[in-house]
Amino acid sequence: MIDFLNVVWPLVPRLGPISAGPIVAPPVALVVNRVVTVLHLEQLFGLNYSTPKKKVNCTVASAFGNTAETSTPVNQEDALEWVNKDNRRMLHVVYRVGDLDKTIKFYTECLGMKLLRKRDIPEERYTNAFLGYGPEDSHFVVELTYNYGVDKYEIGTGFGHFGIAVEDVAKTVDLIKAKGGKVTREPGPVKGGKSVIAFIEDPDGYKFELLERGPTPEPLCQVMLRVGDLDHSINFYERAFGMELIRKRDNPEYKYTVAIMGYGPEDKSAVLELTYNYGVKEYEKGNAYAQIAIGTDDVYKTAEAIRLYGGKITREPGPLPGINTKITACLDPDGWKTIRV
Ligand SMILES: C[C@@H](O)C(=O)SC[C@H](NC(=O)CC[C@H](N)C(=O)O)C(=O)NCC(=O)O
Repeated sequence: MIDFLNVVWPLVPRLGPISAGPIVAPPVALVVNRVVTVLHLEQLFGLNYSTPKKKVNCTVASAFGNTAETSTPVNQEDALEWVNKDNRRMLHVVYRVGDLDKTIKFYTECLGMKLLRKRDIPEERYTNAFLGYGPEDSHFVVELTYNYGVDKYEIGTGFGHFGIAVEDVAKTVDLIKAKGGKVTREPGPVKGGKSVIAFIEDPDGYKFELLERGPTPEPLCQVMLRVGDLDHSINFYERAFGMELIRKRDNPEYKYTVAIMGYGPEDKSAVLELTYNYGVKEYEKGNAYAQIAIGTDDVYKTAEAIRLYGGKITREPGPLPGINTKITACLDPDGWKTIRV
């Protein structure tokens, strides 16, 4: 079974690591967390890679609820080697919605997704719905969280959009309009480029970019997040997460640079699109978007690698009560959260 890491975010200490239950820490907590994380990263990235081997004690789960202490040699070289051979994949992206049925209707009717499963956790007062274009064991999917009684969230300025690859953007937009969907950017070539795109908004205001591409096994193809220091983020996702920098594109005319990062080619697997807008160092995170979950073979080694490369672990690795999986959670340099499962 694959374990996972939610690249989650910091501010929501009460959140369950996979789902995104009740919210919200005050904005000041976010700022403090982010500053601490960035400082920590800078110190660690400054380390010489030939630092002497260090023994790190890891708690390894032999079975759920049954843990054993082992000692694993870990230094940055070992960690990088481990990260690069780990079996990683973007599993799902988690965010909160105010009306689950309305969102499910929109995603199935307008975006052509399938409802894969629903799970209600009444003792925690939330329900999850998983939707996507194929089964969860082979596709990147969305995990919606509905918190009982909460019908509105702030998306903030840091979250960008989800990308959906379609063969004909104009036709898709017509269909979405016919179903009453909101189109915020009409189909046409991207500013400063040739790819045909359009933007639509779901019932909670999450933006979806439609990207015109040939047939693909993974139509849910991007999560775009804005970052304050692109090279720093690229380093982090390469080293701590074992992602590859697939491409980097500067668009000086429109004053932004994007880095596409992931575990496989962007026409076949979902990627993280990191956007740096010239001169913008910080964004509001709101309380709507939660985290990306990434699959790993070993949450304990993964957590150590993240620590070695300056990531902040917000949930120590271990079994998740009630759900047959182990997780760890961490923050990236901008305070975006990830979970390893
Ligand atoms: C094809 C692929 O590279 C894109 O679609 S990029 C889309 C483009 N992104 C940005 O402009 C990012 C910077 C922006 N300031 C932000 O923070 O979102 C985009 O959204 N273009 C809009 C358009 O109308 O072409």
